[in-house]
Amino acid sequence: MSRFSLDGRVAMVTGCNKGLGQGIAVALAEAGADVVGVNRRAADETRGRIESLGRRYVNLEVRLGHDRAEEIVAQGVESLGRIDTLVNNAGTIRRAPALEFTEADWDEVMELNLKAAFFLSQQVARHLMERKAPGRIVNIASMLSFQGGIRVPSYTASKSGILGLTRLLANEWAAHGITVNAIAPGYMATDNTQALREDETRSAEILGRIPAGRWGTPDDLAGAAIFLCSDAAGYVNGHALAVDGGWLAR
Ligand SMILES: NC(=O)c1ccc[n+]([C@@H]2O[C@H](COP(=O)([O-])OP(=O)(O)OC[C@H]3O[C@@H](n4cnc5c(N)ncnc54)[C@H](O)[C@@H]3O)[C@@H](O)[C@H]2O)c1
Ligand SMILES: O=C(O)C(=O)C[C@H](O)[C@H](O)CO
Repeated sequence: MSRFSLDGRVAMVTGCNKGLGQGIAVALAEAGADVVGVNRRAADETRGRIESLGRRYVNLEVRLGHDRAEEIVAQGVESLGRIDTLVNNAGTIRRAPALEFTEADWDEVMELNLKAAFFLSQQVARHLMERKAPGRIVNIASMLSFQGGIRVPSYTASKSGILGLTRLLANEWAAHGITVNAIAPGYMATDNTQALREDETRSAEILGRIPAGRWGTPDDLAGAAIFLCSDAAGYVNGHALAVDGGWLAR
C-alpha cells in the first residue's frame, strides 16, 4: 500500500462546496478517503466529483459555529461510522481599514476562522481518543499567518491565531497519535480573493510578487493535503506547509 494512501479513512472537510475546500475534499477522495462535508448549503458539485471517484460523500448542511461542534462531529460519525481526519478550511474575510473596522466584522471572522476550528478540533480529538485511533487535523492558514497584510485586521488575527493553535494542539495531542498541521496557501483565485483580483492596482502588486507568476488554484493544494493527511507525514507535527508559488521566499 502506498504511504500516501487514504484508503479506508473518513475525512471531515469544512466549507468544501467550492474553492480551496472543494479542491482538498476531492484530493483526499482521490487518495482513497470518504468525505463528510460541512457546508451551509448543498454541495452537489463536490458530491458529484467525489462519487465519480467511487468514494462516499455525506453533506452536513449546517451553520458552522463553535456552539455546533459537538453536534457536527456526532452527525459525521453517525453518517460514515468514524472520522479520522479533520480539515478546518471554512473561512471568511472582511475588508476595511483598522480605524474603521467594526466589532461585527471582528466577531464574524474570529468565530468561523478560529473559534469554530478550535472547538471542532476538540470534538474530533475526543472522538479519536475514545477510539484510541491515530488522526490528522489540518488547519487552513494563510500568508497572513506570517505577514500583516492590509485592511483585513480580523482575518490577519485569525490566521496568525490558527497557526499558534496548530502548534499548541500538536504539542498536546502528539502522544495520542494525532498530528495537527497547517497549510498556508498563497494568493489563490477563489471567491475569497475576488475583491483583490478586481482591484487592478492591488492585483498587479500581488501578481508581480508571486515568483510562480500566477495566482494559485484549488488543485495546487492537492499534494500538500494528501501528504499531511497520510501515513507519510506521521512525524510531521505543528508544521505550516506554505503552498504559495514562492511568495514567502521573496
Ligand atoms: N483564496 C486565497 O487566496 C486563500 C489564501 C489563504 C487561505 N485561504 C483560506 O482558505 C479557506 C477557503 O477559502 P477559499 O479561498 O476557498 O474561499 P471561498 O470563499 O471560495 O470558500 C470559503 C468556504 O468557507 C465557507 N464559509 C464561508 N463563510 C462561512 C460561514 N459563515 N459559515 C460556514 N461556512 C462558511 C464557504 O461556504 C466556502 O465553502 C479559508 O479559510 C480562507 O481563509 C484562502
Ligand atoms: O491579503 C489579502 O488581502 C488577502 O485577501 C489574503 C488572502 O486571502 C490569502 O489569505 C493570502 O494567503
